Amino acid sequence: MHQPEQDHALLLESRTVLPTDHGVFATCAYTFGDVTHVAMLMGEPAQAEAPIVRMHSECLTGDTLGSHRCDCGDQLEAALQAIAAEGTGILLYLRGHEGRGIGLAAKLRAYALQDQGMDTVDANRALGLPDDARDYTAAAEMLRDLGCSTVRLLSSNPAKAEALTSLGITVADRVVLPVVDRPENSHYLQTKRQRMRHDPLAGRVSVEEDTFPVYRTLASNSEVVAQLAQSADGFIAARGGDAEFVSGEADRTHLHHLRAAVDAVLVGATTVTRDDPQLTVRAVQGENPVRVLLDPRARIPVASRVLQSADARTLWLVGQDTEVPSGCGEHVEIVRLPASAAGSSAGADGAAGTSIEPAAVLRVVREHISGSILVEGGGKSVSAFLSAGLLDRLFLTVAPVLIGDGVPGVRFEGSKVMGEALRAPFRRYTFEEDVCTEFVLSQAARDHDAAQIAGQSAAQAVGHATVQNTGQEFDAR
Ligand SMILES: Nc1nc2c(ncn2[C@@H]2O[C@H](COP(=O)(O)OP(=O)(O)OP(=O)(O)O)[C@@H](O)[C@H]2O)c(=O)[nH]1
Ligand SMILES: [Zn+2]
Repeated sequence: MHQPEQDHALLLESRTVLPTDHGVFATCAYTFGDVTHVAMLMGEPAQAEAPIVRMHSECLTGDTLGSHRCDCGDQLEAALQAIAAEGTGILLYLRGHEGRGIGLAAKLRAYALQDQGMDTVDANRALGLPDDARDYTAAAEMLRDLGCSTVRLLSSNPAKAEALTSLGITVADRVVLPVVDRPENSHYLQTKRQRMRHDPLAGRVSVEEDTFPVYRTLASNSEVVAQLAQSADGFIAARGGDAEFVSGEADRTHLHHLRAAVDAVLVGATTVTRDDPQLTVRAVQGENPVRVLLDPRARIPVASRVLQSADARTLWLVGQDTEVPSGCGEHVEIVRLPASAAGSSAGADGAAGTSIEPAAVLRVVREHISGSILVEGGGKSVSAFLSAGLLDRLFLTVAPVLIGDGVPGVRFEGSKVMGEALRAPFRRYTFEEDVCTEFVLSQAARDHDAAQIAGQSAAQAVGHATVQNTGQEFDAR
């Protein structure tokens, strides 16, 4: 399939420029055989040792019509952004690659079969067509013509790198663009990962632990995010309250990364009372966030670590008229919640029967804290902020354990029908045995992600590594 087609010669038709949302690209039209392709260049890729190159397969539905059935449109955007951020690179827009080379009509027929339940591979086969019929000869010829015989390829498909290599182009590295799975394309992307050797998402897609993009995004913006680790059946602790541990060490390291990235962590009184957490950063490098304890009835025992150890500034959010016991450390600031903050039973965790409007809590916290805030637990507090629509992101880890009954994780008044269930773009991280889903809930968070991708070099945006443990022993809480 990838044998050079000797009977075709590459013809440079024209050189011009395209001003785009991502800057001005020098643009060449090349004809190879009877197909005309486009090369968009920024900087002087021929001078670079291994410029970043995106070989983008034409996709009318995804690139032009904005369909979310595939990730092509998002990949195209992310690639142009990465090239613009690096200042040097090439995007080859490969025509004739529509539908992995089977053409538009056949792809749409394959879509119709997928509507009936087939996956993307079986649909092609049912039509008597190959899984992937793309030929990269023209792409290799264009790269040679542009003086780039060594490249860093922007793709999550190893077959593309192998094809280029077999055509005499050196692929110094293959880097994966941090494109978010969408509910509409997650099954398609999952199939590509399982059946077409595409890289698994996120957990493996990110780079060094300290450059994991979302941590930088949180550190440089002002978001309200939540994290929770629950069992596969949705509990954060056993019936007696024992929570050590639901998720594994890698997930707990991720939690410490989150703490290091944000300015404040907020927890409900029940969690503090039950677990006696420290809420500090210990598994990774980083500063301790401000601790915010949501405790309208001042039930947290004064002997709690958060009220005794001065590792971090601590705000103790108590009710307007609640009596506060003496004996806590000098690092603790008592902050009164307005009487109007008392909410319905759907509110955030105070104590059984006491609840607080999350929005009112947030207003009070914002008087003291700028920057990102992590709602770290428990299930009631996270659920209350989620259902109040106050979260920009939710990191929900599911551990392969069944507790049967216990302290509930995410619970909120749901929808009657699946069509109204809460869906959002998401990323998935594999933390050893656990799977974490990051729901990117707000438009602000999506804008921050886009700015993050645009603002960092492609080399940082991409790569292959897990969020790793530092190797130190640590007490996770
Ligand atoms: N036959 C078929 N083609 C599809 C389908 N969905 C998207 N495509 C086409 O797939 C091509 C893109 O290939 P992908 O497998 O999505 O991605 P890739 O280019 O191999 O890998 P990346 O470089 O990581 O984007 C485009 O030409 C799309 O038109 C589908 O369900 N069936
Ligand atoms: Zn597509």
